[in-house]
Amino acid sequence: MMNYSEGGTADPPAPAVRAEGLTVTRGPRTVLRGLDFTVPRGQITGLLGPSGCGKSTLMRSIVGTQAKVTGTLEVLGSPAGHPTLRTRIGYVTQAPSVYDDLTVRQNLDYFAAILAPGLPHARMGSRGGAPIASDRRHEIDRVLTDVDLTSHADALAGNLSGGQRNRVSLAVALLGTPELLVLDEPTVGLDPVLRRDLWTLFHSIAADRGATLLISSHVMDEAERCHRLLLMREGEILADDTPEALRTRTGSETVEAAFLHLVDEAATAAREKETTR
Ligand SMILES: Nc1ncnc2c1ncn2[C@@H]1O[C@H](COP(=O)(O)OP(=O)(O)OP(=O)(O)O)[C@@H](O)[C@H]1O
Repeated sequence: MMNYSEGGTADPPAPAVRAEGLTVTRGPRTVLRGLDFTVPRGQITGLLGPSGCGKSTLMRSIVGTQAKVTGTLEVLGSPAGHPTLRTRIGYVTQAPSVYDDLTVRQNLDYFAAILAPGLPHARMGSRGGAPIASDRRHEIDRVLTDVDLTSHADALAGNLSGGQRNRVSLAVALLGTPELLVLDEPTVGLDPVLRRDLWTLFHSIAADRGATLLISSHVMDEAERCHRLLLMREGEILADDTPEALRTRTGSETVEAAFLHLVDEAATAAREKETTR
C-alpha cells in the first residue's frame, strides 16, 4: 500500500543516495568539490567522465571506504559507511577482488559465508570439492547463472581471463540481493556480446528486484543505456539528467556530443568569469 501525505499526494521515495556539499581530499588535492546530487531508487544511474575526474573516489565515498569525506552523504537513509549498510550494498572495484587459488564456486562460497554466516547448514551438497550448505549453493548457482559463469564454476580463478575474473567479482556483489549495487567500470575488457548481456542483466536487476545501480564508465555509448546520468569533470558534476534530456538540452545527437558541448560551455563560462574579475 502507498503512503500518502496530508495533502493527498504520494511521498516520493527517499533517494538511494543523497549528497550535499560532498567534498573529498586525497593527499594535497581536493578531488571532489562540494557535490550536490541524488541517485533515485530502482533505476540505473551512470557515472561518466574522463579518467581521473573522481568517479572511483565518489563510489568509494558512497560505500564508505574513502577517508577525508566532508559534507552530507546519505546512503539508503543512513550516513555513508554505517555498519548496517554493509549487507545492503554490493560493490565491485575496478581490480577484481578474487582469490586466485580458489575455484569460482569456492570464491563465491567464501564470500557468501561472510555475508550471511547464519544461512542454514542443513542438507549439505558435495559436488565440486568441499561440502557447501544447500541454501548457499542455491544462491551461488543463481549468481553464476546471472554472470554466465556456470560452465566455469570449478575452474581456478587464477586461470580465468580478465573479463571472467571481473564477472566473478560481479557475482560476489550480487550475493544476498543487495538494494544498491555500486559497479566501478564493470564492462571494461569485455567483448560486445558480454557487454550487451551484462547491461540486460543490470536492467533486469533494476526492474525485477527494484535495486538501484550506480555504474561508472568512461565509454559514452554505455551512457545511452542508463535511466539517468551524472556527468563528471575535474571533481565536479557537469550535469545530472536523463540521456534524452541531455541530448535535447544541448541539441546533440549523442550523449558524447552533449558531454563535449557541456565541457565547452563550462570552459567558456570560466573564461568569462575570469575576464570580468
Ligand atoms: N591514493 C591517492 N592519493 C592521492 N590522489 C589520488 C589517489 N588516488 C587517486 N587520486 C587522485 O584522485 C583523482 C580522482 O581519481 P579517481 O580514481 O577517483 O578517478 P576516476 O575518475 O575513477 O579515474 P579512472 O576512470 O581512470 O578510474 C585523480 O586525479 C587521482 O590522481
